[in-house]
Amino acid sequence: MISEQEARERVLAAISCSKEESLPLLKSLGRFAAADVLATVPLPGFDNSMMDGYAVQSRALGFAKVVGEQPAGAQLDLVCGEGEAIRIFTGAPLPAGADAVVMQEDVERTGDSIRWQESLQAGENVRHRGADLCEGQMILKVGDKLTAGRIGVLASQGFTSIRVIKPPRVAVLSTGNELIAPGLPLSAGQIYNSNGFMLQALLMAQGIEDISSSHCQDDFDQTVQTLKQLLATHDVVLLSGGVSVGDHDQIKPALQALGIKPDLWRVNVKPGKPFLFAQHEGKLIFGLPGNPVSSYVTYQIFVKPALMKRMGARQVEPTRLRVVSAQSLHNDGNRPHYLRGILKEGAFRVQGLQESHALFALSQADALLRLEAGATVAAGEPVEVLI
Ligand SMILES: Nc1nc2c(c(=O)[nH]1)N[C@H]1C(S)=C(S)[C@@H](COP(=O)(O)OP(=O)(O)OC[C@H]3O[C@@H](n4cnc5c(N)ncnc54)[C@H](O)[C@@H]3O)O[C@H]1N2
Ligand code: MOO
Repeated sequence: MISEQEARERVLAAISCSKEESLPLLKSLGRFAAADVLATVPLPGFDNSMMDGYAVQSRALGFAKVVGEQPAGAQLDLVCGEGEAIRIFTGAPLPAGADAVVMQEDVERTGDSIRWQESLQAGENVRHRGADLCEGQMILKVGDKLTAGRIGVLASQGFTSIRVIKPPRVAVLSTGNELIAPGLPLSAGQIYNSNGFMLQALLMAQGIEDISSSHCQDDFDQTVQTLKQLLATHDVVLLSGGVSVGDHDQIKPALQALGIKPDLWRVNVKPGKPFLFAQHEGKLIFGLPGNPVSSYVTYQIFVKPALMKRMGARQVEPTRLRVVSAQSLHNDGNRPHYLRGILKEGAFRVQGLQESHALFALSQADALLRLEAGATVAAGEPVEVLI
């Protein structure tokens, strides 16, 4: 059995980026940038007022005569001379000659005259051209995620579209005679196909849109045919179940029949030992163990980083947080164990049944704690968790 680290490195080494495409800005949310983007417009674009009030010279002695009005949206080319003030509004261009704005609440106005008490600093209530962003500055790097803030910055530069990496088409294939689709009546011995839904949801949460879902029985010919067809029409096939050693586990024999030799099978991690990874003509195949928690954890630790790399992300590893353990923990097994738990006020506490079929307990958890084989953690000890 290979280590989790080696498995992840071998999977990641096999992954290359998908193709690029150009998308309208809003369609790019959650995608990853395919090219660096430089600012073409400074932010702010011109010196302007931070407040509704009066543009004045900061050296004025607390009074001035209002000689004009500068609203936002047009450059009126007004000039503020000594002893003069220009009525101004938030976002309006600062008139030439003025170097400060006194806000209207601090002003007493009588006719065209204004008075204020406090002395002013040069630059007070003024937003300067380029203070936030200069022309030519990098606003987006290859591999950056398109977040709402970054989409806002791109729009501020006048862009309407952006080059991003196209996510792969992914097939989810659930295998098992015991599985039926939610919505149908359950017979004795059957279970609903929960992994099919859970894996699709994980893919969707990762920003993958083109997903198909199918099911096949533990039947060799059906598994071979389904795999062949899915590999012809998708970039990635995500299998759940049938990767272990049982007589009805058809994945390995079916791959072999298609001439596909797994790059790796069986990893020293709990849950998820029978995890399998294979490649075929540029297509990726992930065989996730059927136990729901094993499917979930192997998705998080192997599939997600691989798909992040494929989708062009610079940061592919999951976010890790330093917290403390709320309780003493011990792993008496011989594999590193990903415990499922809840993070509350900076402390991790194990949540519910820690067995690989325990889907409800998993559904209540929001963090994973990796405990090495044989390791003990005392209550209050620092630990690292995956969110
Ligand atoms: N003799 C051995 N038996 C098992 C071993 C082993 O090393 N030697 N490994 C165990 C481990 S660890 C795991 S994990 C499981 C993985 O088995 P498979 O990937 O072959 O999965 P199945 O046998 O098909 O199913 C396991 C379990 O999960 C349920 N399941 C399957 N698909 C779904 C689904 N889509 N939705 C919900 N639940 C699903 C299935 O009914 C089984 O209960 O093997 C151990 N056995
Ligand atoms: O690896 Mo299995 O996932 O221990 O149950």
